[in-house]
Amino acid sequence: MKDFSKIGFSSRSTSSRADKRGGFSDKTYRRERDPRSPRDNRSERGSDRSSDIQPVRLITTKSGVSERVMHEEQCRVLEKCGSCPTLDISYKSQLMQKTADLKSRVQKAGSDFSTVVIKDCVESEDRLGYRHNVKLVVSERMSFGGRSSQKEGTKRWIDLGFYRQSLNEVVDIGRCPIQSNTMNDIMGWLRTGIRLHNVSVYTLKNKTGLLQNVVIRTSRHTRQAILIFIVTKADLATLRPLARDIAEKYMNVQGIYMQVVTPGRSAQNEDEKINDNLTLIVGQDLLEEKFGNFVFKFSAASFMSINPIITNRIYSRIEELLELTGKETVVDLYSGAGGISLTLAQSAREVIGIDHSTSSIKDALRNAKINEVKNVDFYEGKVDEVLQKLNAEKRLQKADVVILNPARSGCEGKTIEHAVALEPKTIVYLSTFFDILFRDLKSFKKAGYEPTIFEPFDTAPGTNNYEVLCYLTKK
Ligand SMILES: C[S@@+](CC[C@H](N)C(=O)[O-])C[C@H]1O[C@@H](n2cnc3c(N)ncnc32)[C@H](O)[C@@H]1O
Repeated sequence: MKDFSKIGFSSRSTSSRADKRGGFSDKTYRRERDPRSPRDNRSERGSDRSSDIQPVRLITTKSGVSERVMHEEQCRVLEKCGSCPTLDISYKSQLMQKTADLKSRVQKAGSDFSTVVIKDCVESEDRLGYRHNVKLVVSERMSFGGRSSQKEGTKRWIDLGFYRQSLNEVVDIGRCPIQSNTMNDIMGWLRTGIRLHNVSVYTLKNKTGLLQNVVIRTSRHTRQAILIFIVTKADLATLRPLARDIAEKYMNVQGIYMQVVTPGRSAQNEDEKINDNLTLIVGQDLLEEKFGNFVFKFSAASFMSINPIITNRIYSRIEELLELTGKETVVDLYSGAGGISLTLAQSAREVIGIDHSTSSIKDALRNAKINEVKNVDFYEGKVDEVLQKLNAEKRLQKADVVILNPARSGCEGKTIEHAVALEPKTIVYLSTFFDILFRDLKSFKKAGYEPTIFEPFDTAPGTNNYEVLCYLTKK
């Protein structure tokens, strides 16, 4: 048994409010994991989702029972947070809305896409508890007096959530129903830990302080977690005791990192190479996830999708659409840790992946090795530069299929030109950034590639976000 009394968090420090917001109390916080308890048994089986929570009620309107399904029991800040505008409508309606949204965007994008077949939005098997990757804003509040704090006087509360511009405040998301249970548990512990270890918080008001954001990445398959403290300066003396406490109490936390960014500036932008300035505070790198039959290991700095179950579905759908025969050369641009590359390598002759992130390429090579996939090669660098180099070196002059899954800024430089020069028969473009997607697809169309199918995938139930898989063929 761990002796929690010797660790920095004391029983005095938790409160009924923390209980409501963070979902832990003295009891749960101090409790050793009991493999016999039903909740823990569920964890042992790897269930890390809240999807088993049933909608609590239907609203009866004058015109009959409406299909609004209230999740207020599960989310106390639904309106205030504003991140999940459709969480309280039926899932069927959410999917219909996303399909309609794509149709309207395609129509607005112009006549280039008038012949495209738009499929219905593919559902996510996990409707709640699907988010496994989040960047939270850290904030603080003081409460003075009042019934609960009469004895203690002033009390400092830590909020973990999202900044809401209309309120000019950070809304604490409590136990968020769309997040994995692992993530919610860790957040509860973080709120208390930050307070007890007196870690100062950088806020828009005070413009001083250390901690700005916390990134939490969790695995659906293993429930492992990696945390990144985004801070204004490299103050390991302050962060190490907090990190040690969290890692000691939450066995699933694999590693905790520090990333220094300019105060007030956003970090962890997927367009940026973030691997150069991550410092490991405690633990080790690598989170294990599963896609189909493959085991994937992700390090803290490589790209990881937020919803692993729908990601797996997207990979399978790409494989299905391509109908590979085992003779093809496939080029996977913006390949991340190799999810698409490894999936397609099963039925292609060879796959070449390119990504500019050192960590992603390292992970992709490791993932190929772990899964004994031998017909893949990964190259590190900017896509347009690497394509040009591989062509000049005669390593890659023709390809049968090109896959593109770029970050927010889409295809940069001469990427489209180089991709077209490979003369692929088929191009698959996957994106959530619609303006840039349509911009790039118009360039492909000019170069002779006709978009034929758009298929939306519900990557984020309850929100307005979804991803589109676009299938293009040579005219
Ligand atoms: C949406 S993720 C791709 C994820 C990947 N296809 C998967 O399934 O996991 C975008 C990737 O593009 C990479 N990236 C962004 N800009 C790049 C560039 N100019 N050249 C190469 N890679 C880039 C990022 O490092 C990131 O891994």
